[in-house]
Amino acid sequence: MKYVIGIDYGTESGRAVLVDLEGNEIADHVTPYPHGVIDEVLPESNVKLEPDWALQHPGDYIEVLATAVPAVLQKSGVNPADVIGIGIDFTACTMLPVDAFGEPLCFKPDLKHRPHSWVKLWKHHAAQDEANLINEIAAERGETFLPRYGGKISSEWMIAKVWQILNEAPDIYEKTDLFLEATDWVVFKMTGNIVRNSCTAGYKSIWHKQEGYPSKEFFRALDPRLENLTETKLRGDIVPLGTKAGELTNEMAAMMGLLSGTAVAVGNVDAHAAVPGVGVVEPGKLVMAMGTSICHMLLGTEEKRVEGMCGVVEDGIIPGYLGYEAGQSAVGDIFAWYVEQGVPAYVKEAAEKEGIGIHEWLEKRAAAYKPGETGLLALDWWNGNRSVLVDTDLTGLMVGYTLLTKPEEIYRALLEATAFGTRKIIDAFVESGVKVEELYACGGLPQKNKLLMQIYADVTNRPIKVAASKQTPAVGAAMFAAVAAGKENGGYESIAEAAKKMGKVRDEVFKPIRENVAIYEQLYQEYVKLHDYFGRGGNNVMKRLKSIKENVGLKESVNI
Ligand SMILES: Nc1ncnc2c1ncn2[C@@H]1O[C@H](COP(=O)(O)OP(=O)(O)O)[C@@H](O)[C@H]1O
Ligand SMILES: O=C(CO)[C@H](O)[C@H](O)COP(=O)(O)O
Repeated sequence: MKYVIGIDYGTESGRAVLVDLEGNEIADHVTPYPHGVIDEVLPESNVKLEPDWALQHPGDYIEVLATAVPAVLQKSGVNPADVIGIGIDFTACTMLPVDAFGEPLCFKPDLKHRPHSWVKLWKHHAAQDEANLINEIAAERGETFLPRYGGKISSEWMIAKVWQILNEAPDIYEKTDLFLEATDWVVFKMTGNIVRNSCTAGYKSIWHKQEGYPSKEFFRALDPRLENLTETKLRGDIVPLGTKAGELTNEMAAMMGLLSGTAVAVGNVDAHAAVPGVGVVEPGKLVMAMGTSICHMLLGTEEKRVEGMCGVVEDGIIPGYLGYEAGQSAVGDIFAWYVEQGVPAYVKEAAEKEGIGIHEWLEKRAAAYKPGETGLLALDWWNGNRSVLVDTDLTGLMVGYTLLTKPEEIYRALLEATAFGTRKIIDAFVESGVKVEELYACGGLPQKNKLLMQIYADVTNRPIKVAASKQTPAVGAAMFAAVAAGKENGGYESIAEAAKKMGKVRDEVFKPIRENVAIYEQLYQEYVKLHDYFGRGGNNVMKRLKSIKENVGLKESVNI
């Protein structure tokens, strides 16, 4: 028997699975990141961060390799010699500046108190000014790449983040030898090879299989100092998913408890790895990676223009297809916010008394309501809007409160708001000619909240299949590891073959309930009105409030 290991680097933790080549999970292990998401102060130096910042500690990623891999080996009792490959997937664009030896700049004693030397997590939203300018200039110049990204480049992505570093900490920019996606950096740590993967390059760094990066003229128009960015600090080979990046070095193999020489696949993105993870290798099946955020992944046969999509990349998910990505930048995070910041003490006490979590308590009570019965309607923009508006300056909203409104009603309205956000994305695909017939859900949320899944089925009026694994992206990453290992070593020829053999969904399907669908259709039309009014310039109150807040002096002097 041969095995592969996949590691999913999420927002809060790294999750490893050891699977056999039939996709059976033999062992898994979750390693929380010791430093978590760094969004208030830097470790050690305690330097305060500005609003909208979100950083990570690169050492935490290595900690996952050192902890989770030995743990799955030990739990499974599998002989390391039978592990033929390892693959990882990551949140993205999660990027970091490294020196000529590939060492993160934040590891340097003289730079560790500088926020810009750290890993910028995908949800670092402080490069919005740069993103706005990128969009303005690209639109003025009629850049052909813009429609491939739904008309807007996000502040979450590589170029905006790099430009923010250049603007706010030019010396850090100068000291950077390469800006790397964290997924490519971890692969480099495992193999000693710097190999960029086509998925993050395509979706997050405006790279195109035929056209490459945007032109020097475009970068010069942004800022003359960026003119040579792609051939200097973004240089390096960009290779397709499933390619073998190299083999585990002696040092890393010893640390991870594997054999040196074990095949390592090039890096991947979490949501993208989840697609083969649920066995999807054809168009019409929208895969939702549902966790703190949602990524919506879809395959197509033609390059269509879809409003606000995150991107369409040839071979970006499964070779041979156009891979579409859209997303919502907060979903579970909104529910977490409410549970942590919004529920009254009596809810916490009641949940504790019943011996269940607050989410579960709220879900149980919220499930007793019919659609429309709460009288509430919310916009799901607690962390901005990723698709279809692509605007991180938008904020949350709820209408319909009365003196009788209960916490479980608010919770239900928040679940519904995120479902409406997904419906808006599906509508955008369908209206642009990209078909969406059924939904596949993976990630933490489908395992945790059945009410949420039923609401999604009702709001979208489509059946939802749920991944068999709790760690679907990790299983997908393991499939790419099997491809990187190659058939000759017991792996697979292609990801399609691996997905066919290893991808699994549960028997349970969430089917739309006709009466609910009808009421949600009405509520969705109201959602669309609010969405367009607050999101398309009818009333820019959210932006005005944000700017008043900034001007009022929350911005204490920080050491960037
Ligand atoms: N019972 C629940 N219902 C809804 N959301 C939940 C529940 N339990 C946890 N969550 C949310 O799930 C999110 C974590 O999702 P998960 O997929 O495990 O992680 P990640 O997004 O980091 O991959 C958190 O935002 C948390 O608030
Ligand atoms: O933008 C992404 C993928 O393209 C991020 O990786 C994603 O939104 C973060 O995922 P999660 O909420 O599951 O940690």
